[in-house]
Amino acid sequence: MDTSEFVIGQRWVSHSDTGLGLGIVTDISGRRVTLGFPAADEERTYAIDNAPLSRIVYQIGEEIETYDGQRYIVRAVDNLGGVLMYHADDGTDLHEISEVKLAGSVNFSAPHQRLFAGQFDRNGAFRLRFATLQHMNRLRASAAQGLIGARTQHLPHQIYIAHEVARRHAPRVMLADEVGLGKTIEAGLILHYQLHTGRAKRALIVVPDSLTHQWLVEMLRRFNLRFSIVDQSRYDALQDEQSDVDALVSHIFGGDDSVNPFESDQLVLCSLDFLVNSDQARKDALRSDWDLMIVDEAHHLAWSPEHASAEYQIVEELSGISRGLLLLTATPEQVGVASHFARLRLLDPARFHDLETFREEEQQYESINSVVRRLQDDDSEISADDRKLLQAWLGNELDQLLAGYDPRQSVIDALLDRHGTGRVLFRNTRAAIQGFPERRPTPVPLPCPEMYQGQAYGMPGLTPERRVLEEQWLAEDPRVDWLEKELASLRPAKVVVICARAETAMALEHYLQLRAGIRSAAFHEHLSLLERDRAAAYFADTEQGAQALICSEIGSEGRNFQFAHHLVLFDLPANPDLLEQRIGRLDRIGQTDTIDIHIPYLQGTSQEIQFRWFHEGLNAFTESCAVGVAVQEAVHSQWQKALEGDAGVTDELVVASAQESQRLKTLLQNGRDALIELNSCRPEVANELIAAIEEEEGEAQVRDYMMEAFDILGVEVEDHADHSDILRPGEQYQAGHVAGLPEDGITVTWDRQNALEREDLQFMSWEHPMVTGVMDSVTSSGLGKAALASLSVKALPAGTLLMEALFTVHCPAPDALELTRYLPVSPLRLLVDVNGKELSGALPHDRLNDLCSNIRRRTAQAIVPQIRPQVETMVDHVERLSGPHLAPLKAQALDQLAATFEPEIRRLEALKKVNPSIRNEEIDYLRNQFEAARQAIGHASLALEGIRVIVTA
Ligand SMILES: Nc1ncnc2c1ncn2[C@@H]1O[C@H](COP(=O)(O)OP(=O)(O)OP(=O)(O)O)[C@@H](O)[C@H]1O
Repeated sequence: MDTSEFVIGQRWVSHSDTGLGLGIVTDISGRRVTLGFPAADEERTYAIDNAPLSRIVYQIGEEIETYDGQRYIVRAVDNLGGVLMYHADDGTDLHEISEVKLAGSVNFSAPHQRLFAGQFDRNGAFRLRFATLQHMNRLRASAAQGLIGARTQHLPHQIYIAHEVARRHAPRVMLADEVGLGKTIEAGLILHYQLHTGRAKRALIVVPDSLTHQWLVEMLRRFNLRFSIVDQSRYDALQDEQSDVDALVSHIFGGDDSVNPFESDQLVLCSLDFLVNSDQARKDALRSDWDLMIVDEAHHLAWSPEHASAEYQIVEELSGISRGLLLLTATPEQVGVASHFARLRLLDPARFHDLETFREEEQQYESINSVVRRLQDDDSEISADDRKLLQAWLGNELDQLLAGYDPRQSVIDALLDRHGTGRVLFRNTRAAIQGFPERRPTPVPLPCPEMYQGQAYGMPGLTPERRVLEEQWLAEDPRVDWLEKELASLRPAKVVVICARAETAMALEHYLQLRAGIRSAAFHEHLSLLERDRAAAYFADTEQGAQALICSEIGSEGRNFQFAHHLVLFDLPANPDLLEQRIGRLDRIGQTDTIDIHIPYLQGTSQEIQFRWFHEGLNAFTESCAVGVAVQEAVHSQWQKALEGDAGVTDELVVASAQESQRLKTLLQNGRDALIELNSCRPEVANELIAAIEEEEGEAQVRDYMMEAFDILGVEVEDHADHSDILRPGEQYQAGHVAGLPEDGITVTWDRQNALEREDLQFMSWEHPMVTGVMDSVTSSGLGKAALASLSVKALPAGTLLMEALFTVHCPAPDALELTRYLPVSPLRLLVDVNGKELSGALPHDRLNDLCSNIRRRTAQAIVPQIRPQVETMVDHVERLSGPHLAPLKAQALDQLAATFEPEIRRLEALKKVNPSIRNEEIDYLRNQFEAARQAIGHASLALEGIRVIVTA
């Protein structure tokens, strides 16, 4: 570098430290030059011979900014004794702007500007950039997107639901799989997908008290989602933090400046009980913004036309401000059909608007199902009779559907949605999934002790110990003695004991522990969350843990105890769905053994009658019985009489219940259940999805990509064992690009099976936060945006220049339009020479990578100014050549947009005919969104994302 090149007042950038911004030469003395960097408020002195500096010369047409923030476009440039004078316009007038006046910050976003400013990288960084764009594009287009990252087994029914629901804009559905089939996992998959694709940012999970910790842990270990719990202790801590002065200020000046704990994190977990009991929490939750709310055990939300429970009301209010809503319950009709309807209405008020209509619709499910079956099974013309029926149900819409893409499936979907069980209800059953272990009930009839005479029948007879002194029933109730002996004989097998009341559970546990010396733990609603988790952990411990866990009904709901195979029902609940919830603690995914259900009951009491009714009337111990509540409603008075001890009625009750159960099952199988099943899992689609996920997971691919990234970003990798590595920050570690890497490193696995077996290993998939973080950071930073390389091939004379250019689609639009769903990240690749000859086919990227080598930095710095005119010519060539590629991409995006919006608009128009509460504004809103998205796509352009300039040697 020649001393004469430097003149005071010139602007240069440091390519070894780009963060300094645009420097200004302030002193030249001897072989040293000093620059001031106003943006960083620093001064640096360099040896002129090897200063890592590049001269900044803006070209005609480029934008410049002065120190006072004014922007201009360069129209001409004069060199006045080495210092540049820009002739630039501000849109109206031409101004003379000396480079001395330019702003101190500089951001070279265009790749060639970076190259000219000396901000270029080595080959590897360009390769990484291209690979990142390619992977992002492939993953976004993949059916597996959003479903790859979970540490779960691929179960078809879950994957199908997750994929079906998560793709929806602001999904609102009820996940009603039978107990233990993985609704939490389905909800987690949906949430993960929505967060991963940017469709949701803020989520609230509302659960019963007892499940808070379980959800916290499941979200973290399975989905890498870190929730924060908002509870009373969080409020107390906040209050302690708030200084007395703050309190005084808000007291004097009024206003609500208090911190809202629901807003201090994006992912919040809260118990329903807390929201119901704390006014402040309720207000704060409602003051926040939610993209997705998940409510577990949603059967607690009771509603009737006369009365809405507090739980229902709060969820109703929250559901009004949350865009998406997932309601989870295995027993949707547990507190009646009206409540079930009201919950469906929360999800989809356009479809479910009137309880009576809802009940009437149920009558036609059977005929809808038979038409659907014929549409599915028979490829021939739709018969005249069926067409008539379809016309009656779908009106004018039928012709539109039949004229569209995949007409039969569209008609089926429309039918299910408009007149069937709706597209908001998903339910998988054990029968449909299969492969679950057997349930083996063992009745244990015991004599009724004297002390219970007088309260042996009716509801009191189900829990007669309630009215007797604890000391006495513990001593005289034969179920206690039997339990003690049974536990001893089953030892060391783990046993879950469930009874209706917390008091019974506490007394039993105390007795077993202290008097019988059986290692046990109690689990009920009066324990704090911490105590409950401790009890569950003590029970789960295989070496030193408890043999028996004595649970109350409410306390154990939703918990996972599938590692145990013995269940003791110390008493029986009145409601068949509660029985199913109890058995569901063990009968869950992950259960490997036959489940032994021990049922001690007192003879000659309502317990015996309830046992017979469940067993012989409903067969509810051996199989999951979805019709139990409906049968109970049908035989209610008979059931009550029997329970009251009317001996003559019991046999009749059992027979009538078995018949009604059979009748309802057949009816539902042909009608409602069949329709729900159609909506809930299409095995062929699920299997295709799983195949796509497994292909995408190809372990080597994500590992290969990350190894290349780690190499460039300074992360050290140590081979650990099969499929796992230890990652540590190395000497060149670039923390800005790799988030979440602790100083002492982490151990990771790239294999799902390994991740399922070893929870201590991080599961590195394409959707792990470290992987997505690296990808985002590479594309949003300048890394690899410009590179210089040398190439040696015989076919090309030395000194030939080539440019490899990458373009992506650029489409500025509000996030709410979610345009990334329709537009690819492309990377369009072009390779040109100075004459504009396109060579990308002749020299593919991989081939070029093999042939290219790095140029030493000093040499590269010297080459760049010399080849600048040719590089600019090649930029013109690639921009011209990229032009024609845009139109087909836009056309494809517009087609996809129409395929999304048009059916939605048509659906609302069809529903409006039967539901007067749908407002025109709702339909107009969709139309406006559609139009805004169309316009934005119309303005999309191709942006130059990266260049590699290749000099042949
Ligand atoms: N795909 C899966 N891979 C691994 N484990 C799973 C998977 N799906 C479910 N499980 C496990 O099976 C058990 C039951 O799942 P989950 O708690 O989600 O069921 P649920 O339907 O919500 O149950 P409930 O009706 O009791 O609320 C849990 O221990 C869960 O971790």
